[in-house]
Amino acid sequence: NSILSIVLPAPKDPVLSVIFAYRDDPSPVKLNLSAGTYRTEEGKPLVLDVVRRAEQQLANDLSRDKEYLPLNGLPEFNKLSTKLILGDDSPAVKENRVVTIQCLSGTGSLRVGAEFLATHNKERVIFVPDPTWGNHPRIFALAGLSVEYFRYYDPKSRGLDFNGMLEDLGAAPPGAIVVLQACGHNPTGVDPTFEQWEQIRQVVRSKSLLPFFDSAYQGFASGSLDSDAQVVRMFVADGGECLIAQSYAKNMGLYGERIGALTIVCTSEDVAKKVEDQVLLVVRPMYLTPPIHGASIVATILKNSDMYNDWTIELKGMADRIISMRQQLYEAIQARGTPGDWSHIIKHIGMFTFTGLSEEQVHLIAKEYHIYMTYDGRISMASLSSKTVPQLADAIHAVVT
Ligand SMILES: Cc1ncc(COP(=O)(O)O)c(CN[C@@](C)(CC(=O)O)C(=O)O)c1O
Repeated sequence: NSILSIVLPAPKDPVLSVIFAYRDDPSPVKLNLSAGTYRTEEGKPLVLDVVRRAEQQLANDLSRDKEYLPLNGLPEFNKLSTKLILGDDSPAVKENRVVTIQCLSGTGSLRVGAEFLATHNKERVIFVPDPTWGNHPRIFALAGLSVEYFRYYDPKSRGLDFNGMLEDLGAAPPGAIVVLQACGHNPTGVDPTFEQWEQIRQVVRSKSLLPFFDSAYQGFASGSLDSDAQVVRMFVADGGECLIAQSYAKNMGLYGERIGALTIVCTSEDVAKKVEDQVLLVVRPMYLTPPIHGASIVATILKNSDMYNDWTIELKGMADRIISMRQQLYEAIQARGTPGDWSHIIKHIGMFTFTGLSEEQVHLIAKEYHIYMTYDGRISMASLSSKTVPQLADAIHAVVT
């Protein structure tokens, strides 16, 4: 009998299982609000104009080859990525205590960081928000860390359970790792205020916890690269350690290029050197060296001030469109007199919003209205357009009335 017949069913991933259900729905009006990828007003994926120009420039440069990159990736890309997240005048960078390794987008950065921590961090417990991105628990568990949750989302207020969060972080053992989503929290769309982040920082530092930032949406949440990096910079400014996973999937639309970076801020240059050597011991047997194309696109754009400016304009355009979808959906729900307070839709930030719909309401909307969202009631605002907002508002009205 075949060996493969022992394959166990995969655990239900809230994002993937919906994508398959949507794919199998024959309805001509079906609407997929589950995948966290940007869509234009016409419902199409977007390749940024500045990315097309960068690729053209690269294709015309006949001096380029396809040799292996160094284990830590394209040096220019690493330097520019560090600057993008930490800012132009970061003391940590000036003191050479920052390590940046090009990784396979945000997921790869998280996994490489987790494998490094599983070997070297004395505390193997990693706290993640409740709820958090569906892939986080498995990334960290498979790396050998033990995953625990801290309270984050309050279903009643559809906002942050701030006291619960502070209490749980305050009770974490010294040296524990804490995953903090830098902006545009997935799946809830709920971010702490800057004042709340300052209190979170104080607890993290006073309890000697190790922050691991997941920065998958820099610039994509507020429309400003600097504003969406404020939280990370607030922690780095206090001289403490942290890890940061960066992704260019959303803010540069490079989903399929798998381009991101793991940055580790250490307490000294000497520690940074040792940390870099140990991280590269993770990389070499995992995928040897990272892919060259995505890194070359990013470096081409970040090192040229005109292209960088063009990028910030297109990036703000994407963020603004998502914010206007929030406004339009909120107004459409108000216009229908749908019962309940729906102001969270315009208070939330980033790609996603937790609608607050129950799992059975989500299933009902899929069955009756052919509108697909993840079972936790998350919708990707980027998947909406002015044309489809009424369809969603009608469906929400029907299932909550
Ligand atoms: C918070 C967070 N971190 C990291 C990643 C990883 O992205 P990357 O590896 O492409 O850089 C995602 C993507 N989450 C998506 C957009 C994709 C998915 O889960 O399939 C989502 O729909 O939630 C994310 O939402």
